[in-house]
Amino acid sequence: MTARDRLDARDRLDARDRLETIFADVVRRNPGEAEFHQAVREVLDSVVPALTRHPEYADAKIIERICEPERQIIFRVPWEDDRGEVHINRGFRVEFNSALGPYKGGLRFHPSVYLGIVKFLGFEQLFKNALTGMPIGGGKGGSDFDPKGRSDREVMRFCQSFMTELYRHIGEYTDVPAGDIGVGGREIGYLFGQYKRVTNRYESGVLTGKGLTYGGAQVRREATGYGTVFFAEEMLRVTGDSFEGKRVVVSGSGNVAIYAIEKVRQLGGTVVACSDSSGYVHDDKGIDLDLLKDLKEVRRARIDEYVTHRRHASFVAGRSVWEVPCEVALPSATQNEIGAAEAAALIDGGCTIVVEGANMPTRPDAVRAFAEAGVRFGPGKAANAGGVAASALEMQQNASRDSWTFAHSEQRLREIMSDIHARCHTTAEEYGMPGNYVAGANIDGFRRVAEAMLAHGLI
Ligand SMILES: NC(=O)C1=CN([C@@H]2O[C@H](COP(=O)(O)OP(=O)(O)OC[C@H]3O[C@@H](n4cnc5c(N)ncnc54)[C@H](OP(=O)(O)O)[C@@H]3O)[C@@H](O)[C@H]2O)C=CC1
Ligand SMILES: O=C(O)CCC(=O)C(=O)O
Repeated sequence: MTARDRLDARDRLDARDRLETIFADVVRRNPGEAEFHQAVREVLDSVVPALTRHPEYADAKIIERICEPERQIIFRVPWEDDRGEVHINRGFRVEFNSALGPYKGGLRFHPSVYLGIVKFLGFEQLFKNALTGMPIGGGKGGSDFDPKGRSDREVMRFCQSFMTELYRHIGEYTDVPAGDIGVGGREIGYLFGQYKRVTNRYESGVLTGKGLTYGGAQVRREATGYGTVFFAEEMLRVTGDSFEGKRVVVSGSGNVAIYAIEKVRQLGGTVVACSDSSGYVHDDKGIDLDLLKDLKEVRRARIDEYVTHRRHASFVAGRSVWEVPCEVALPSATQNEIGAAEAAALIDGGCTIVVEGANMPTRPDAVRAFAEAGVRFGPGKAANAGGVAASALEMQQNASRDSWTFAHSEQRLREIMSDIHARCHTTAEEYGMPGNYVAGANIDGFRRVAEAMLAHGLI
């Protein structure tokens, strides 16, 4: 060990001690927010080498500032159902960090939503957005409203009430929400309509994921799923491999899952299973995408209906889709869906690569199990960045009153995903951890935010 190595090792120990103190403080200041703690822990564990090389980050307390959202907004959302009964939900917007641009990130409508989920998503979003190389900061929002089983008019009334409060906090140059779980094109339409009404402004760039008839962009709907598969394709390419002939399992059957399945099929793979929160369908001939789109995008049906149209397929209630053997796994439903047991099932089933379409779907123990088993792992904040990148392209088109073709937009998305992959790959090598995409993504995203924060002074 050289003197320089010894110095580095000591600096790393110092940095680790400092990070333990910072993490303990995050837990104390954000009690009970387990998902947020988990997301912070992962980033802190990764950035030790960057802190060692950049003592100026510690002097400016960059980590401490990054872990504290710039603004947290919580509000009441009263609305009336079709029978005239009044309901009260809670709305959130966490404006995490605007060092790189206006806050940018989706809205989630799901009964599990509380401040800790919104904070974890906002924190992830910050580094993800940095990785795109585009001028967007990090934010996230949502509500504990459950759109499942609600009529269109109920969803409309909820969205109108939600926006009647949210509108005063957002704007093209301030904070630009989009969709996430439970918020798709229908909800964005209602939210945009209400924003226009209460502000008396046609501000196209205030929301992304809009319909193509009123300022939406080609490929935004497909972007997260397609982007995840492009990222996986790049990972496969590094080892001279491709999707051709691969058996693939995708969890979920929402926006991200559907378009991941579409792109896998276009690249020669076969998706043999997908799921929703009731269970999974296994179709050895390959998931019938037209049927899935009709069930989920048009009729908002449950996944078990799939097997009434495809008799050879099976529906398995209440079990994990990860028990279906595959070579490639694309978790695209929700956070923490792969724990140690699911990871063991994937490894036993011959899986060699896991790429996250969802945000933080893999628990830390599962990430460790994959590393030990030699399963390659693409973290969501890099792999699913295609959605927010396409949102930034939508903002760009809105600002220039332009509208690009599908082919051009998809080509831009492919280039962006390829750049993100290269950045993660190169950064991991630069820091002596080749193949570690978690480290590569966290360090590169962190450095970009840290440099901008240093440049802005103490704010
Ligand atoms: N939409 C986007 O552009 C982006 C989304 N993401 C992430 O991708 C993931 C999926 O989002 P998206 O496809 O947009 O959402 P959707 O609402 O369109 O679909 C979500 C899917 O996941 C399933 N799901 C949700 N929660 C659970 C749960 N607790 N247990 C089991 N299944 C569940 C849903 O099943 P059910 O209908 O039964 O609830 C549904 O099939 C999320 O982690 C999101 O944060 C990341 C980047 C961008
Ligand atoms: O398109 C966006 O602004 C945000 C997408 C999103 O919520 C995410 O990347 O998790």
